[in-house]
Amino acid sequence: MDSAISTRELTKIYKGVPAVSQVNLNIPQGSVYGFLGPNGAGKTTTMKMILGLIHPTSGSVSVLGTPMNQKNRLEILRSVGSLIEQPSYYGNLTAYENLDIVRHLKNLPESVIAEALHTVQLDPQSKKLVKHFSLGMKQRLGTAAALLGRPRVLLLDEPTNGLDPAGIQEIRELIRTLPHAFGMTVLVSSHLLSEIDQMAQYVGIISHGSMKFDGSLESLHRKAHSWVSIRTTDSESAVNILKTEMSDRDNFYNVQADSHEEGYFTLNVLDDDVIAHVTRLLITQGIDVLRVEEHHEDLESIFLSMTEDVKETDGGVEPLSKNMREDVVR
Ligand SMILES: Nc1ncnc2c1ncn2[C@@H]1O[C@H](COP(=O)(O)OP(=O)(O)OP(=O)(O)O)[C@@H](O)[C@H]1O
Repeated sequence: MDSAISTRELTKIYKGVPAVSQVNLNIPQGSVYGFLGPNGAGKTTTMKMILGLIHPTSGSVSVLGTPMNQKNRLEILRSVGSLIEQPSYYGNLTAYENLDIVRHLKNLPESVIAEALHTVQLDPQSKKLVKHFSLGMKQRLGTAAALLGRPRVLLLDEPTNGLDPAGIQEIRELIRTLPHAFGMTVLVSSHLLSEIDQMAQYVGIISHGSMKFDGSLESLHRKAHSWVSIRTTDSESAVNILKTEMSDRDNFYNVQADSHEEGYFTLNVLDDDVIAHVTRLLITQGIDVLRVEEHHEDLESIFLSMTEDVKETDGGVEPLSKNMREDVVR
């Protein structure tokens, strides 16, 4: 699939400190791409470079297949709508009047205002002064401004920031419908994986300015680690028996006493035939199997392990991101 936005080795260094470091993004056309990272990870800086609002220290940006430069920047950005950081507005003007200013700047016909207001469901409040708007309404007005004239590409920087649960749900629903309704590609940043999980097909995870993952949401889900924990009448003997009997597969299934729950041991397998084999082995050796519990790592843990610098393990503290990085680039 062609990329709506791609970046190559995009880098921004502030006073010798990299805010964004060699970021390669590939955002497929017609998709919602969730750009995830903790506070200060480099999301806004990357989006500003894509919009040409700040100069990259090095690297390049292509939008809809065209490499962007100083000369063609404004022309390319006609196809791009954006909401970066807090939306700016004139409090003493109505929602309609605010959008009228933006559409003039974008040289668009007046008809685009009604459509944008309708899309974000602000039409009933179109004549209200913006200074009387709630935060959620202001955020929707900012989104409407970004949507004016149906740009082919939309960049939204944490659009649900500060909204209540109902407002979050509305914006999320809106974003999800944009590719189908208007053929748009949406790059949306967030620091919440659960939020991105509900609206994006692709995900980029950035931490300390570097990409830790770039791929489909499905492939991120596939990374989730699964295992079973088994409670028996004698977990120590159970582990010894399995380590002997299954010695050739021991490393693969990683049989070990559960460090969190006494009486349990864990193995990294979910296959029915292996579980059946394990329980048979133990019962024939006089150890009763009391419980078999299935576990799946949730996405939030994967995100945390990718964005944390180090992870506590049984064997001490080990760097994690290096392993994850091998899976990064599509
Ligand atoms: N103009 C600037 N001068 C110096 N450092 C900056 C500047 N802008 C951003 N930074 C630094 O670059 C890093 C990335 O910031 P950025 O705003 O891109 O992160 P972010 O992922 O968008 O975070 P947040 O979720 O908090 O908005 C931070 O360490 C920030 O302090």
